[in-house]
Amino acid sequence: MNPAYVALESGHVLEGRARAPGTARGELVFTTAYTGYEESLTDPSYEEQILTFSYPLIGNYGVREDRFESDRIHPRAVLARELTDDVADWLASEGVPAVDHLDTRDVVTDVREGGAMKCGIAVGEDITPDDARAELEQCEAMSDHTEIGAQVSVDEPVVRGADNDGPTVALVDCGAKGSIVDSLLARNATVHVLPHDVSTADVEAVDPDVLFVSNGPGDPVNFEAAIDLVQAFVEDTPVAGICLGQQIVAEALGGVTEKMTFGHRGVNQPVLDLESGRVVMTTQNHGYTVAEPGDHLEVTQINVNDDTPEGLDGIEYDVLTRQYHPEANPGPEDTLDFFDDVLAMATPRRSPRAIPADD
Ligand SMILES: NC(=O)CC[C@H](N)C(=O)O
Repeated sequence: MNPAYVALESGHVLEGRARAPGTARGELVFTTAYTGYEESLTDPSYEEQILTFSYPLIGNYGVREDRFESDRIHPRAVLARELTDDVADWLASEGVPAVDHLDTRDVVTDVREGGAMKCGIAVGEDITPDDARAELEQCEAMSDHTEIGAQVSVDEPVVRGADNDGPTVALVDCGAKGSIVDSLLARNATVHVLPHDVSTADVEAVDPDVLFVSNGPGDPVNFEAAIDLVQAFVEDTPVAGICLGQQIVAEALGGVTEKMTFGHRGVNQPVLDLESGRVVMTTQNHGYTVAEPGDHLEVTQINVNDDTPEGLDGIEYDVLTRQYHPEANPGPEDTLDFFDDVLAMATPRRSPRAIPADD
């Protein structure tokens, strides 16, 4: 059996079982999700990260392409207590190193105490702990990945559901999960999937009923073109966003985002809707959060565990965003109606003011 080492920024070096060979570096994060490993591994939001599964057995129902959220695996490497052969073979086939037989409780404790941290990993014949340390030394901070949008976005516009007769959505693809597109198509929308740095003129040519900013990896402030786009359209066009999309919309409208200690990643994050008092269970995968919504956005939903903003509404503009993943996949489907609410913005929400009768 080949050796496998994981070097953490905390100074710890762990030894585990080699499950897929290679070397890698990235930001170490963990998810508590107990299902949905195919969806998580193909979620572009995990680009440049090393994903630890805290649930102890990953891969027990195989690997099926129809559950993928994109066309490749995005985390740079995977850590687990136990990976089945199905998952290990899939990771190996895509060149993504993997280590299991780790005490993932130690890994999670390190990340909870030290925050999402840099990590190096080395798996293969003749490797030593120093190979993992060498990877760690070369690891960049997440905010330094300024071109991360280009790594995950479409290069050219793609039109989906061209024959649908519902609203036209311009989806700014900052690393969109397939289920976001599917959720819009299922509601009869035509979706123009556009590059993360699409120009204002190219969006104007689409003449969208809704501008929708997707989820995606990295630091929202590195998505300058998408921030500019929201500013250019928000006065005349309804704007929606999911996860990174919420953060980009906030940055565009005078809000501020910040990095969390270790973020929220899992499928049972409780969210309180402040108006209805209702709590829903949500799927989450983020390391940044909106710290200040600014003067144009109102916080309408919060995380029950730490009060961070989970939903924003425009005060004077038609804006609706979520920090969690209403499209589920994986996780609970309690919040799919977000997509109905977004598309409802395509038709004027406010009924015209009643004209007083002449007397
Ligand atoms: N799922 C996402 O869109 C993640 C958003 C952002 N990259 C974060 O970590 O906060």
